[in-house]
Amino acid sequence: MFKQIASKVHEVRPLIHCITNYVSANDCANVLLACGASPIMADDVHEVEEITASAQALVLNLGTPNESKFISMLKAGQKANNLGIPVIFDPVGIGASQFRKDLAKTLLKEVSFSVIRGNASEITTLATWQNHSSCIDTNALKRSSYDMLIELAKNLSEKLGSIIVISGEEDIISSPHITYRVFHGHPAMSTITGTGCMLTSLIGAYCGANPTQLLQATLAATLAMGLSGEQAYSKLCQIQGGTGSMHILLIDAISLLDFSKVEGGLNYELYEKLS
Ligand SMILES: Nc1ncnc2c1ncn2[C@@H]1O[C@H](COP(=O)(O)OP(=O)(O)OP(=O)(O)O)[C@@H](O)[C@H]1O
Ligand SMILES: Cc1ncsc1CCO
Ligand SMILES: [Mg+2]
Repeated sequence: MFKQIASKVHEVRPLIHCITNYVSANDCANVLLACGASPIMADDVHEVEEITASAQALVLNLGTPNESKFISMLKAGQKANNLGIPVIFDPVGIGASQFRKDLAKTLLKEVSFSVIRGNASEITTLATWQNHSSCIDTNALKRSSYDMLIELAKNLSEKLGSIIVISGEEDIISSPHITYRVFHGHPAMSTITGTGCMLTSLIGAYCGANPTQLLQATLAATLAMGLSGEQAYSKLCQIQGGTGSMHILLIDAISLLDFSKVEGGLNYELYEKLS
């Protein structure tokens, strides 16, 4: 199934419209090319609706926000919603400033997102804006922190009607009723900037090419990123490289990934609550 979802990206070559940050924009464009998609970065208000209308997915990334980029995000997001194009949101650093919080709150109100991907701190910040009692299960607080994050992702997904991805050492992918845990990736992935943004773009590509299977596409993209991180790190060790090489090897691995040739199999599971 994951092989099929990944192959579909190469077949469809979906155009992915990214309104994103200037730190990792180039990496995201290269990741999109590497997985078989076609990137277009565009954020001027005069063209975003037209570009979104011709795209198969829209990725909104809050990494380096400003007022005019925000207006563009709103317009593009609403256009995508009207046309039924999946919209993926990366709330980069929303805990860092009141400005980012205000932008994210407005986006969540005005745009409906197919997928929201962030690290644990970003998604926890989003969750605290929702109704506390229904978002954070007090029993979950007594269990491990990952169990707690899973409950939080599930509840947030139900509230917002979006698939929630929490990335990190373990990745959590949750719809309101189905939650997966992915155990791939490597700590070396966080020694380079923008791996989260790259994962969000990859999710955009997989969803754009597989719009009727958004949860499976999001799971496949998360697995693809984790596996690529592992493969990049194993090559990095062979060449005794540093973080610059890790950066390049990660993009190489995404372009070379073949789900049918994954040694050792896929390490993920459907989460089932024990209590
Ligand atoms: N300790 C780790 N072990 C395994 N994989 C990891 C680890 N840390 C990050 N990853 C992987 O790195 C990718 C990015 O996740 P991360 O949570 O670091 O994003 P982020 O914080 O948004 O990054 P950035 O802000 O740099 O874009 C994911 O594929 C995740 O699985
Ligand atoms: C370092 C950085 N600053 C704003 S966006 C970004 C890339 C990681 O999200
Ligand atoms: Mg991030």
